[in-house]
Amino acid sequence: MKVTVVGAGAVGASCAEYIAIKDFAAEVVLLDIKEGYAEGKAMDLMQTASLNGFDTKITGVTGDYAKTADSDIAVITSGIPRKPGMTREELIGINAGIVKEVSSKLVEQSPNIIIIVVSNPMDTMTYLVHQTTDLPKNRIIGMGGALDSARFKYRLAEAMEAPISDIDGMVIGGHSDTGMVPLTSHATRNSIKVSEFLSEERLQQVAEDTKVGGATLTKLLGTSAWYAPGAAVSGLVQAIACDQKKMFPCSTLLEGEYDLDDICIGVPVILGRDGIEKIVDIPLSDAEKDKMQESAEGVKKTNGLLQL
Ligand SMILES: NC(=O)c1ccc[n+]([C@@H]2O[C@H](COP(=O)([O-])OP(=O)(O)OC[C@H]3O[C@@H](n4cnc5c(N)ncnc54)[C@H](O)[C@@H]3O)[C@@H](O)[C@H]2O)c1
Repeated sequence: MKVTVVGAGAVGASCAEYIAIKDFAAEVVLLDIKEGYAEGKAMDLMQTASLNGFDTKITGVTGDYAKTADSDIAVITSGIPRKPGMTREELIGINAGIVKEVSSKLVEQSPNIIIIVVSNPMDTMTYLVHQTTDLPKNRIIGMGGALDSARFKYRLAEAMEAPISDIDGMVIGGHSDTGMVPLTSHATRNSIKVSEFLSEERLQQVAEDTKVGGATLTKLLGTSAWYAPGAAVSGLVQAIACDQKKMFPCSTLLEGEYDLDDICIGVPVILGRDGIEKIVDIPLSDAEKDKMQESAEGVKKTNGLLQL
């Protein structure tokens, strides 16, 4: 299994590190445009191999796509992150050009690749990869919901003073401060609905804190977060590489599912060796359906800014 990670910045390097530590991939290629940067990150990571006990071989390259040839999976993290006070949507001007160029070059070298899009605004960038490449829809996956769900579980555990391992929950919808739809009605603590433990008001607070989870960290860090994003991506890569058939909320092209069409947005999917092997239709309350439609309107508005 060969995995390419484009962008050796905060998220790309964290993602490569988690993939290596989990030790399921033979090879990770880190690619960046900054001269020597990916090579440096790769060497530093390889010097953790004996300490962390992994055999994954990580190499770094500057802009040399030939070295990515025959990759099974690529993760696109190249592009600028937001600064405090910015929305993800404001990144579109610069990131669209980067994602377009990177996805074409990846497919040239690896025509059967599975692409995981991380660069923001992620749902729109995922849609752009569909417009740019001829890859089938199951091979283009946007990562946002897996991270947002981890943040949701963190906030639920905090509110209930419970260990995170007790909590299950999912966030669907657009990967934006206003577009996320945390499924509070489905979230559980050891199969008991969280509404049994938390007031409606506290649950709403959890949902709001989840939606601005990225912005909260950006304010604290001065740039967007990387540990949880990297871990979330590595979870998707592992599910595909190891054919785990795990369910994650991912941004995928919808063609009628959830009453939505011609849009990439987060819904639960099954991930296995073929990428997105199934879109899972889950029952939503009327309020959740309305929020999903509203979220989709926001994503479509951002898609409208693409100069295709
Ligand atoms: N989807 C998510 O859940 C999620 C979470 C966190 C961050 N992000 C997004 O991921 C992206 C990366 O964030 P980061 O914090 O790692 O940023 P960063 O600035 O640390 O790293 C980005 C890297 O991309 C490289 N790059 C730029 N143009 C390139 C090109 N054409 N080819 C190859 N490499 C190129 C830069 O040199 C840099 O090293 C941002 O757009 C951010 O908003 C998404």
